[in-house]
Amino acid sequence: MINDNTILLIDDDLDVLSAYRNLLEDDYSVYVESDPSVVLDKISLDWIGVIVTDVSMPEISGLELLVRLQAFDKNIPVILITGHGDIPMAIEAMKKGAYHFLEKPINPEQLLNYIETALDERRLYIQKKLWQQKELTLNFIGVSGWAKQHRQYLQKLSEIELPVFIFGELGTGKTLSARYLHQISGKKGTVEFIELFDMYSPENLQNKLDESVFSTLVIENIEYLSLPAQRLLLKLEHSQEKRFRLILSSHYSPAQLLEQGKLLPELFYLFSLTQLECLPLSKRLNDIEVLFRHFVDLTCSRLNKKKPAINKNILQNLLVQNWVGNVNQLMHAAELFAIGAVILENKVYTTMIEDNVLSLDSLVSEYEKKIITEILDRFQGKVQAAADYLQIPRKKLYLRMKKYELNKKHYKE
Ligand SMILES: Nc1ncnc2c1ncn2[C@@H]1O[C@H](COP(=O)(O)OP(=O)(O)OP(=O)(O)O)[C@@H](O)[C@H]1O
Repeated sequence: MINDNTILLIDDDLDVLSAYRNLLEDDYSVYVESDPSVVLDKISLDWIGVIVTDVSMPEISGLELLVRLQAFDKNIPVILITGHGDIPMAIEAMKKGAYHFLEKPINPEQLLNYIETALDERRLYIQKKLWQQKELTLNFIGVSGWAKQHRQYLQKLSEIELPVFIFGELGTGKTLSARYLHQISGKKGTVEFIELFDMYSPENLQNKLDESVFSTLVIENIEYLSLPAQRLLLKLEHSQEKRFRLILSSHYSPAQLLEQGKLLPELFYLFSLTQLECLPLSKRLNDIEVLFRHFVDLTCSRLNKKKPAINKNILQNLLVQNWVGNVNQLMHAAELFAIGAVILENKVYTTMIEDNVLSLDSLVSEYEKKIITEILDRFQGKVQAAADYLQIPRKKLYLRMKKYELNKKHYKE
């Protein structure tokens, strides 16, 4: 692999290579290569450098090399040296993503200028990329294949302005994803969240847009955005004056919402290539342990407490739980564990809360009851709406309400 801050020169003519080297080596570290076929083996995705290549080479032309480099990393700066007067070739090179081209005989000063700006831009790009990776790995915890891929998607999407649709079950990280997509994009301005629980009219939306200034707008539970309000959103999205990036989120996928008539077909197509699914913990068991440890650590450092040991039995117990509230629920279990309320004893978590001995199952049930109570309260006792929100059949919700002795009448206004 070639070191960072290096200019990689490619030409099949050794005399030309040596002339370029003489020109550049006072200011830069220079690496010369006469065989274009080995170039990809010499650089990594985080390489900070510039490639200067001749176009006319016998085996692989500079243009072909450019195409291969672009497929590897679209951002690598490639400066092409074309024959004198070969304007069509130069135009084609720029279309294919060349950083710049120079005609022979080259103007040394111009080459040095191009190299300097290309190297600066590449350095900034890699620095930003590494910062994004660090931010995401530290804050969007997960070791599963999904988590890794999700972080990569977020990073890629942060480079462009396209609207994004994030969907997934309760507590799977939709809000966190939207927040980080905004944060790592490095955009000036704030992120505005609109969480919907009831039908939202175009007037409500217009008022909200008029009163706030933001660079990212996140609308959560898009199914409550009325179709006329969705039309307004679409109009804004296509308008020249659009000033924010739009992120929509829902417990339902865009395809489900389209089928239920809750999403305009035009919006569905708008998001067809930028949909991110947040998987429930049951589909990424690998993430449970790291998330649990993370939340225990956070709670202990917040409370300045000694970290309790997390042994194998505890971890096994975590894996067999039904995490209805996903990461949110896991976070609560970790917090309880961190404050010592939950102690493991032969595969059973016990707690001294109010002098009762509670198993982990009881804690999970408590949490489930808490979620259902909150949602019933939010929807004023409307069981169908609450069941839709929780994505469970109405009958199942009734059974749970019976189990926890919850009466819908108590939640009506
Ligand atoms: N991968 C993760 N790493 C660290 N924290 C996470 C992760 N996923 C979720 N969380 C945390 O779990 C909690 C729930 O996540 P979040 O609010 O993003 O979920 P959601 O899908 O938007 O939930 P809801 O459907 O209820 O709106 C938040 O406190 C969030 O910071």
